[in-house]
Amino acid sequence: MEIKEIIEKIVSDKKDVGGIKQVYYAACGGSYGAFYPAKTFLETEATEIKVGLYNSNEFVHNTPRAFGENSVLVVASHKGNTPETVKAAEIGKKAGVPVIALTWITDSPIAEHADYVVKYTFGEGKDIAGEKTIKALLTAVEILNQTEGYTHYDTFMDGVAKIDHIVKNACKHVEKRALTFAKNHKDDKVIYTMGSGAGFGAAYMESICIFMEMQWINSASIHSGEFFHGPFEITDAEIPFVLQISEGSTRALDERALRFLNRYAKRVEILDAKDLGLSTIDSSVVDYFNHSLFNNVYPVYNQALAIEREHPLTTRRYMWKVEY
Ligand SMILES: O=P(O)(O)OC[C@H]1O[C@](O)(CO)[C@@H](O)[C@@H]1O
Repeated sequence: MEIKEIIEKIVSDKKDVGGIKQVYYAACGGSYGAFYPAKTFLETEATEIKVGLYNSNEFVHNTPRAFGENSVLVVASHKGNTPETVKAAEIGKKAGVPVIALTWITDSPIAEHADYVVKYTFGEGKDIAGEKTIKALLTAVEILNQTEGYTHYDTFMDGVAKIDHIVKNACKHVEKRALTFAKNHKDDKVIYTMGSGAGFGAAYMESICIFMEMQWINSASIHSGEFFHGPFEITDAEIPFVLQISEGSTRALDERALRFLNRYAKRVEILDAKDLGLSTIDSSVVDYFNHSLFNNVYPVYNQALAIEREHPLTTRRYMWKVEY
């Protein structure tokens, strides 16, 4: 079933009990980050519907009180077997809440606790419009459009149609820069990421899943607005930052951070969504596509960094190896 049809079914099922009032997203790590645009979309665009984004285990142990007959639960797990996310889905299913599971492996434990299983694209040459991030966004967009209505629905779909081409061009565009970045940062003990708005999840993922998990480099993702409320005190000529400059409403926050870094830092890698071609998407919806752009440009850097550091992205010492 397409996401549009899934939501039509849920909306129809909930007609007699007051409709959809809350949408909850629960996942871990990279899948959690991929939900960031969907969460931001509903926070920004919806006037009635409430949205929550949860780490799966927090959802399990601190389930929101509003979770019930007017809720929808969307979970995501790449391999469909992360225990905390499977448990979150199970809680949803047991509560009679419709559970939509986004996964790459449809024949996996999470499918047992989902009412609707959605497979997304992944891997070399994937269609960016079919990725987890966009599928998650579509759950949010369809829910809003089919309940409160969404004025920019057609414009949003035009963005979906454009994103694959934009991202693939952007990846080519950064190839040389990524090699230079890898050479310049191969011995760094810390690299910070920075961003804002609906694209912040990409900075979060790069920090926790790549620099920390896959390269064992210390990192934190700093919100560009929050930078001036503590983190900027660590700035000097040696400390490296990767700064996402979004297209859309929060660009001013990122540009402010850049102005500061241009004065006091020396090692700043700038990922500017405008420079990377995102502006061909209409300004009314462009915010929600920053994540897909940044999150797919980062791997060009990550591959180069892993090769330069001779530390394959698949290396782990604890994950999936010890009990945790
Ligand atoms: O539930 P998923 O999406 O399979 O995630 C499992 C793991 O994959 C990562 O997202 C990346 O390795 C981790 O952060 C997470 O623990």
